[in-house]
This record gives sequence, C-alpha cells and structure tokens, in this order.
Amino acid sequence: MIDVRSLIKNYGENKVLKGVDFKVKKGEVYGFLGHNGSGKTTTMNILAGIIGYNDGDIKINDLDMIKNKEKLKGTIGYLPEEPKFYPYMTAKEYLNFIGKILGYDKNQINTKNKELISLVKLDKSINKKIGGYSRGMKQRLGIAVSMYNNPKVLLLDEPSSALDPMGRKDVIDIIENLKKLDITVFLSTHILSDIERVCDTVGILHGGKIILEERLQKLKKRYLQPIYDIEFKNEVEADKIKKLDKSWIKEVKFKNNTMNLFVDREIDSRYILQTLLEIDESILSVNLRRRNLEDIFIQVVSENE
Ligand SMILES: Nc1ncnc2c1ncn2[C@@H]1O[C@H](COP(=O)(O)OP(=O)(O)OP(=O)(O)O)[C@@H](O)[C@H]1O
Repeated sequence: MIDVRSLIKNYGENKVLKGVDFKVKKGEVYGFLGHNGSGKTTTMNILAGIIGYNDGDIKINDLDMIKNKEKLKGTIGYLPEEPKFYPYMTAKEYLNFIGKILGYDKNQINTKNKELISLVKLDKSINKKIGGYSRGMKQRLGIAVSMYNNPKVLLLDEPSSALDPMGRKDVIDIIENLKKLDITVFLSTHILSDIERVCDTVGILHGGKIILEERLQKLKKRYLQPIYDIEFKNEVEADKIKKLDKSWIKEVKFKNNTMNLFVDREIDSRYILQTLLEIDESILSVNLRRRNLEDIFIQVVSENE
C-alpha cells in the first residue's frame, strides 16, 4: 500500500532523511516511531504531498508519488500534529464547510457528517463552537475532517501526544475502529504504549534511516527477555554492581535506589535475592516483568548510536 524506498530529504545542510525505506501493508496500522526531530513530520508531509523530497521512490497503492501526485492526494487523509480550526464555527458548520470544498451536495454532506461524527464520538458536541472544545475533541474532529474524502490511507501525526490519558484513550479507540474500515493508517508517535495498543507493525526512524521495521508481535517475541526491577532502601553504588558477575545477567542499569537487571532466562527469585543480598541488604522489592516496547526502543536506538 505504501512503499518508500531510499527517501532522501535535506533542508539545506541539514540532512534529515538519509535513505529511508519502509513498507506499510494494506489495512494495517503502522507505528512510526522516532525521537523529537528525527524527521517523522517531514516524512508525513512528503507522503501527504505537501513538501517535496530530494531523491527516492514513493508508491502509494502502486501509484508513483511524482507522476500521480494530484490523484494520490485525493486518496490520502492527513491529520497534522496541531490541526487548526475556525474557533467561532461549530463542528457541524466546519464539516459542512469541508464537504462544500470537496464538492459534495447537501444530502451527501448530511450523510457524511452523521457517519463521521458518530465514528469520532462527537454526537453530543456537534452544535458547540470548536473554540470551546478540549484538545482531545479537536483531535477527534481532526480525524473526522481527514476522513471526509474517504481516504484509503490515513496519515496521523502524533494524534495523541498532547492529550491527557482519557483523551488519548478516545483517540486510540477510534484508530482501532478504523481497522474495521480497512483503512491503512500511518501513525507517528513517541508514545510507546499507544503503539503497543494499536499497531500491527512498527518502524523506528533514527539518524535519518529506518533502523528497525518489524511486526509488533514478532518484535516482542524476539526481544522477549525477563527484567527484574529491584528497589533498594539506599542508593545503589556503582562499585557494588561490579560484584554482580553472573553469566545469566546480561545487563544492569541503575538509577538512585532502583536497579534493572536484564537476565537471559527466568531465575528462581530466591536465587536472585541471595545474589542481591551479597551486594546490599536493604532490598525493598523485587519485581519480574517482561520487556515493553520502551525497553526495546532504547536498546535498538542505543545499538545504532
Ligand atoms: N521547514 C523546515 N526547514 C528547515 N528545517 C526543518 C523544517 N522542518 C523541519 N526541519 C528540521 O528537520 C528535522 C526533522 O524535523 P521533523 O519536524 O520532521 O521531526 P519530528 O520527528 O517530526 O519531530 P517532533 O517529534 O518534534 O515533531 C529537525 O532538525 C527540524 O529542525
């Protein structure tokens, strides 16, 4: 559905995309991850046909971005990071306005408005002025606007990043529902828990390239590794950590009075305790957990530094 090969984008001397490759399958939600300033919005703007690029091949639905730009733009919906609306309009007035711009007649606009307002769960606020909307409501209205032209591909730039937990949940629920409509979603974010909830595939953009692209389930399996989070009463001292010389310990991280022990298999907790007591007796708690996407992201990025 989206096929990007060797994409290069420079802003003057600033080489932002240095040969980006990724593939997004039809109907999937693709989580596009990267640090602030890594080039996510730049990539989004290129895919939306808003800005150009220096080199590379982009195909969406087998259509080439350069040869079929105008046609492609009609099949893409785009929600920018901070969508702007006329605050004095109600959501209904705004959607009417969008419908007219797109050339729909009155009946089509009414049908479309009902369908979209229900999708983004703004039924109760449709006649309220947008200026009084919360950030979450504005993002949901933004999704409705980006869906107005029945897009096959939806580009969502950090749709949940500035929202509170409830607002984020609403937006992620809507994205989950889009899967049922068979829309391909390209979602940029740095909120890893959102990616874990909704994405099928994840791509990490770092240093101008995609350093990892994998199905989320496969990625989690590959990096599945137990971690023991240990809390001490006292601050952990670096010298003591050195004493933890066991073959089953793969990595140790520590900050203040907590330690993360990355091990290669599940170890009997009594043995863990015994080992830890050798370095410090002030243990408050030992918790076993699996790696989450955040741990994986940090590892993959640091391997590529
Ligand atoms: N119009 C522009 N002119 C010059 N440089 C730009 C322009 N837009 C972005 N940049 C630079 O390109 C780099 C990537 O920016 P971009 O906004 O694409 O990153 P991002 O991953 O979306 O970051 P964030 O998560 O903070 O939104 C940054 O160094 C930024 O300063």
